[in-house]
Amino acid sequence: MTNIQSGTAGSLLLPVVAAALVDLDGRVLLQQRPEGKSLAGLWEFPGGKVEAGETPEAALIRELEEELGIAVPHACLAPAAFASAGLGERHLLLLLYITRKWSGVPRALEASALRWVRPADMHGLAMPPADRPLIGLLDALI
Ligand SMILES: Nc1nc2c([nH]c(=O)n2[C@H]2C[C@H](O)[C@@H](COP(=O)(O)OP(=O)(O)OP(=O)(O)O)O2)c(=O)[nH]1
Repeated sequence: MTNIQSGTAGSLLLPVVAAALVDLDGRVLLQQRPEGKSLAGLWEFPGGKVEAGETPEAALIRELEEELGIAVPHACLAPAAFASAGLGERHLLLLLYITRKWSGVPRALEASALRWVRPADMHGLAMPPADRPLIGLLDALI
């Protein structure tokens, strides 16, 4: 099986999956990247890199369990939008899913902090540059 990391694009592409967890009030969960990581202090959608041999959905389910301690069924992950942006010497391909159903209460197991934010209020937050085009798309979708 060929995956995006072993194709002709080689190691240029960095596939990352992330989730917009949406609550009943239409707010989305963001987490703050911790000190010591790249982009420290910025507010991001929970998620992370797709490992070799992993599907995007399996990677996202794993990341949400590791980062927030929640379980999200595969069927509750709806592909929503993507971002494509340079990231140092790599090129980030960020796949954003929307989910409205999960088990457990999200906790900041790896992030510095969590907060629930309406998409319209994300413009005022420090977020990774790649996330900026996703805000309007998300606003239109939820
Ligand atoms: N999770 C997430 N990552 C983002 C967002 N926007 C954005 O530019 N990124 C970038 C930051 C990182 O360069 C990359 C994700 O890598 P990461 O370091 O968080 O992934 P990971 O949890 O698998 O990390 P690690 O264990 O390998 O350190 O994608 C976003 O909204 N969510």
